Order: sequence, then C-alpha cells, then structure tokens
Amino acid sequence: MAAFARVSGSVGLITLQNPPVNALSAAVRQGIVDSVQRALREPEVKCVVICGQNGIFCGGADIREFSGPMSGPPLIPMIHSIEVAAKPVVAAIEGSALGGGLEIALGCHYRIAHSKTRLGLPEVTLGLLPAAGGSQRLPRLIGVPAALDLITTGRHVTAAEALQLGMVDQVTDRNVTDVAVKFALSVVGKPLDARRISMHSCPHSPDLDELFERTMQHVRQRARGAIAPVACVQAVRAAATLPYAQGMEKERELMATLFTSGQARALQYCFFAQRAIGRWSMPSGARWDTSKPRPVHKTAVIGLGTMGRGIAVTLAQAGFPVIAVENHEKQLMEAKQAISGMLERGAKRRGVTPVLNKITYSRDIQSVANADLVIEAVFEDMALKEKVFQQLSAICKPGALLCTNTSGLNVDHLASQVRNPELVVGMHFFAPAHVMKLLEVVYGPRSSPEALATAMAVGKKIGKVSVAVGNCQGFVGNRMLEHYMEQALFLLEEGATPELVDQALEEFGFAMGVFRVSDLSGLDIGWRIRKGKGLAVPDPTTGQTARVQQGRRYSPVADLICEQGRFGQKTGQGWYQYNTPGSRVGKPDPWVHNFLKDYRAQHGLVARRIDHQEVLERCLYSMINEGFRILEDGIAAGPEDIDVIYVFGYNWPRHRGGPMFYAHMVGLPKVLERLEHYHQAHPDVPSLQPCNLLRKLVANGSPPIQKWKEVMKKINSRL
Ligand SMILES: CCC/C=C/C(=O)SCCNC(=O)CCNC(=O)[C@H](O)C(C)(C)COP(=O)([O-])OP(=O)([O-])OC[C@H]1O[C@@H](n2cnc3c(N)ncnc32)[C@H](O)[C@@H]1OP(=O)([O-])[O-]
Repeated sequence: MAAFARVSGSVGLITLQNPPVNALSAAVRQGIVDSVQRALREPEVKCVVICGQNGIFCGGADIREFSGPMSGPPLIPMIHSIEVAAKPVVAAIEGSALGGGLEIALGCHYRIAHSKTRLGLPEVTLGLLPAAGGSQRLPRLIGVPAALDLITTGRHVTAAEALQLGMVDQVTDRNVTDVAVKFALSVVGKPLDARRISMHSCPHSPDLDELFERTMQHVRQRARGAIAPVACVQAVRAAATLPYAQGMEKERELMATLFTSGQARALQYCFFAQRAIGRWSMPSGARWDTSKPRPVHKTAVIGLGTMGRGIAVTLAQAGFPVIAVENHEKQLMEAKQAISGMLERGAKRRGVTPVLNKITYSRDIQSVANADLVIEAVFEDMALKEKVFQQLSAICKPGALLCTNTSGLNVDHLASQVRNPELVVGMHFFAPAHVMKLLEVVYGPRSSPEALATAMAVGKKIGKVSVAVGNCQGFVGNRMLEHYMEQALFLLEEGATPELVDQALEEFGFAMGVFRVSDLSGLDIGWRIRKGKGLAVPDPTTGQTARVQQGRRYSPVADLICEQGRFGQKTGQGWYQYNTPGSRVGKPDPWVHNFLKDYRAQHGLVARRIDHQEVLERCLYSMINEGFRILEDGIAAGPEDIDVIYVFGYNWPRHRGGPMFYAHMVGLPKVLERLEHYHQAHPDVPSLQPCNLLRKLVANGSPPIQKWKEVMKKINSRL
C-alpha cells in the first residue's frame, strides 16, 4: 500500500508501506497510482514527496510476484505519470533504493538521500534488467560508462558515491523526509523540463563504439554463460544511441526474453534460498527463532596454516579480538607477517585502518583460556585434533564454544574428547577463508541448539553465508564433490582428456573445470587424504594400486600422477603443464596424454569417444544423486541448503541455481533415467545408482523443488 497525507500545508506526502522492504507489490503500485493522481488533482497540493516507511525507501519490485501472473498497475506508466507531473516530485530516499525503487526515484524530479542510503539497480543479479525505464534513464543522468558499470554488475553505491555520480541531488544526515519536504516547497513553480530525465540525451562519451565493444567482451567473459549482463549492455547501448521511446521499446523486448528464462528463475531461487538458510532447524526440532546464541566477545584460533590465518583475519576484520596460537616460533613469526599483510591489503582496499591490534599472537595454547569461542585449524589429522580438543577441554572457561575447521573429519568424535560435547560444532571455512563467503556449520548429535545458534550468529557477524548441516564424512559440499571428481577420473580412464572434461564443465558455467581446480589447489592434498583412507596404496605383490577397492571401482590415475611429483601449479606440472612452477596458465600436456594411453593399454581399457553431454551427466548427476542421499539422511534440511553451499563454496554458476535446482530444471525423471542408464553401464560404481529419494520424488509426480520438503516429510512418515 501507499499512504497519502498533506503535510506542511501544501506538500503531498506519499509513503510506501509494505514491510519489511516496501517492495512494489500490486497493492503498493496501486497505492502510488492513486496517491499521485490525488496529489495532482488537489489544488492545495503544490508539490509531492515520495518516501518509504520504517527507514527504507524501497527494495524494488516484489520478486515473489514474478513467479505468477502479474496483476495491478504496471511500473512504466506509473513512473511516467510521476515524471510528467506538473507539480515537482521529490524522492526522499533512506535505507535502500534498489531496482524498481530507484527507478521510481529516477522518475521523480529531484532525489534527496540520507547519508546511510544504498542505491542500485541489482536486477542483473536476478537474471533481469532495469526494465521500468532504469536502463534508459540512468545513462541519461550519470553518463554511459558509470551506468554500464552499475547496471551490468548490479553494484550498490553509497549515498556519497551517488552524489558524486549525479544520481542524487543532495545528501543529508538529518531526517530525509523533513529535508525533502522543505526542499519540495522551495522548488514550487520552477520549470521542470530540465528535471525530466527521459527528455534528455545521454551525456557525451568519446569512443562509444569502442566502449560498448570492450564492455561486452568483458561482460561475456565474466558472465560464464549468464544472459542478463549481456542484455544489460544492449539496453544501455539503446539508451546511448536511440531516442527515449525507441530505447524503451528495446528495453521491453530484452526484458521479455529474460523474464521467462530459466536463468532468471534460477537466480531468483538463489535470492530466496540465501535468505531461507538462516531459518535453520535441527532434527531435535530446535530452531533459529527459539535458540538463543551465547555472547561472544573474545575468540581464538589454534593453528596458523593457510586456513587458520584466513580465519583469524576474518574474525579480526569483523571486530572480534583474536588470540592466534601456533606452537612453533618460526611458523608463528611467518604467520604474523602473513596475517598483517592480509589485514593491511584488505584495509587498503576498503579504505579503512588495518585492525592489526585485534590479534594477539601466542605459542602457548593456555592463552586461549578466556576465549568465548575457539576455532581449531590445525593439520587435518584426527590424532592431532583429538589432542588439541583434550587440551582445550582442560584449559577453556566453562561455556566456551569449541569449534573445528575440519573439512570432513568426524565432529562428533572430536566432541567425545571434551567435557562438554554439547558445546562442540564444526565451522568449516573454505580457502581462502578471508575471501570465500561460505561457512558450513556442522552440528553433531550432541551439539546443543545454543552452540549451533552461536556459531551461526558468529558466521553472520563475520559476513559469511552460513549453512547448518549435520555431521557425516565430508559434510555436504565435500561429500558431493567426491562423486563429481570420481566420475571425472573414470572419464579419463574411458578415453577423455583433462581438457575435454574441463571444457565441458567450463562451458556449463564453472569458472574452472575439475582438473584446473585440482592443479590450482594442489594434487597432493587429495592424495594424502586418499592414503589416509587406505585407498592410494599399491598392492605389495603387484606394486600397482588396485582398480577395485573396498568393493567398488577405484581410479588410481590421480595417485599415479602424484607419484610423478606432479602436484599442479606449484610444481609446474599436474593435469596440465605450466611454463614455471607457480605459473597460473596451464597448457594441455602431451605427457599426460601419453600417460593415459599407456595406463589404458596396461589395464586393457579401450578408449572411446566421450562427448560433453556425457561429461556433464556423469559428473553432475552423480553429485546430484549424492545430494538426494544427503537429504534422505537429514544431513541438509532442504535443497536450498545444498544449493547455497555449492553456489558460495564451489563456484557453481549461480545462474544455474545450484545442483538440486539444476536437477529440478532438467526434470527429475530425466535425471533418474540417465543415472539408471549409466549405472547399468557401470554397475561397479555405486554413486551412479539412483537413490531412494530421487525414485520416490519421481514416483510422487516430480513435484517442483519448493515442494520437495513436503514430499520428503510424507515419505519419511510412511517409512
Ligand atoms: C519491471 C521490473 C523492473 C524492476 C525489477 C526489480 O525491482 S527486481 C528487484 C530488485 N531489488 C533487489 O534486488 C533488492 C533485493 N533486496 C535486497 O537486496 C535486500 O533485501 C535489502 C537490501 C533491500 C534489505 O536487506 P536486509 O538484509 O535488511 O533484508 P533481507 O535481504 O533479509 O530481506 C528481508 C525480507 O524481505 C524480502 N525481500 C527483500 N527484497 C525483496 C523484494 N524486492 N521482493 C520481495 N521480497 C523481498 C526477503 O526475501 C526477506 O524475506 P524473509 O526471508 O524475511 O521472508
């Protein structure tokens, strides 16, 4: 809704009212249309101010309405009626003015913003473009280069930057509506044509053609197959080269394609999934809204390797005092230097002072005695971690939360090492921990709701996208990844090359294929883990690592590559060859091709032609199948949790929504049929055998992803 009131004698004040963000639902649009008409009709009203209730101007179109048939007055004529009004209209902006919200403000004759406001056209992040005239008005107001940047990235700007760009006319620290009301009165009677943005052409920019070409190239490279950023460039180009009416027509045409696209559905699903994961629940029934986090003032990190350093930086940057512990003097000094460098570079980028004094360094684990939350980040070795937890149990004050950053070891086993197992959870950060947004918060059967609530609250405070998951080997992300990587290795055995597999995955939208990622992160890490599991060990009689292990097919190809000292970029050789160790640009390596040929010959394998579709189906469907098993086991609460983990932790292309959303888009019957097909061809690969939940969902008519949880409940209650 929108409320109308007359204030200060002759100002018509229109207040958008739709908590929490005043999204432009049909009712709000109707309210604006009615209020504008009334303001223009009533002779006592000389000018108009539009504002939003509860400290926020407007969060844009109501995204929930996009999935159904649209009703209510459309935005474009509504904004047009504001722009052509004969009385001055001033936008009083606070909180946020985003998407359709900013487009309304651009239709107003003046814009006044509170200094804490953020403004932007984030439609591109939802697979859309600013199609209520935003793509045509913003370049006319601030010029093509700045508009291209904002519209193609969806970046939010501060009020200060908006003022500098010319998006707003004034910024204030005072009550913005009061300031806008006074301002509106001061401009009554002044000519308005110069204030009607659509009546102008874009400010001159030299070399427009070259600018658009360069931007398009850059956008295509970054978009990894997403279509909205490309459409955004085309829309701005229309603003720069066509009269307003024709530009609007182009904007409409481009939006029509985007609006119904699968990518827009995927991105909008991600928007809501990212918010839904905050509403966690545990199998015990404990929930986010009934579990109170403990206060956390002091934190500690044990172990200052790559992960520990990143975690310490993240905590310090969020304002937590950190005790950073590393027991070897030399490593402690190296870590201190590295952490200080990270803090300094981060502060420089953000234009703030580095918080070096937030971190206290120590070689003595006793120094964490007063911490409210301790994160163990020592080497991935159970015996070592057990020892650390036993020490922490003896040292830490009562009530301290003890967390492990293990990427897959048993959190419950670690909990069994301490006096208060209910205060143990996993906080699984992703490398580099100060950059990657994802945090898997792992609860065991004994973790208390309070412990989970505390870890989730800390995750939020340090700016992570935190997902609560149950305890199992590899948790959610790594458990699924194992199957993806396993298929990639099998494909090499069957005739593929690393570059063929990577190309298929990169065309799908991953920034890097599985083999490029392995080269980047180091092949030796996985090798060590496989050895730990007793997998990568040669048979003493044959000297060869068996191709069947623990009753299932196993590919020793990655182990054999490691045996050659090929650990990826750091050694200059891995799945690809690099000019020098540490170099980032890999070339296909004839050595690897010959090695694969010899390997196949040695094992009597006949190479066959493998196409991109098989690569995608084998790698992605086996991983999705494991996702269904994870849901079946109750390790993740719903498909959104898995998808958010993949989008934020594993670079899954956001415009494909996450693996479970992708399965929903492909169609569950098709995923099931292909898995059955591949399992028949490879009966010794259990990960290709369709799991029960997938079968049951298909048997239940393949409901849309939003209904899976209901079906899962029904299925579970029947079991
Ligand atoms: C022709 C078309 C042209 C125009 C297109 C557009 O405008 S496209 C739109 C372009 N606009 C955007 O892309 C802006 C999207 N919104 C945001 O970026 C942020 O919400 C925020 C910065 C406005 C507030 O951040 P914050 O951390 O304070 O709050 P929060 O993020 O936690 O959200 C609180 C609740 O509000 C919900 N909700 C929010 N927005 C919308 C919406 N537009 N709609 C519906 N719902 C929305 C959100 O789901 C959550 O609900 P829950 O989970 O409680 O049930």
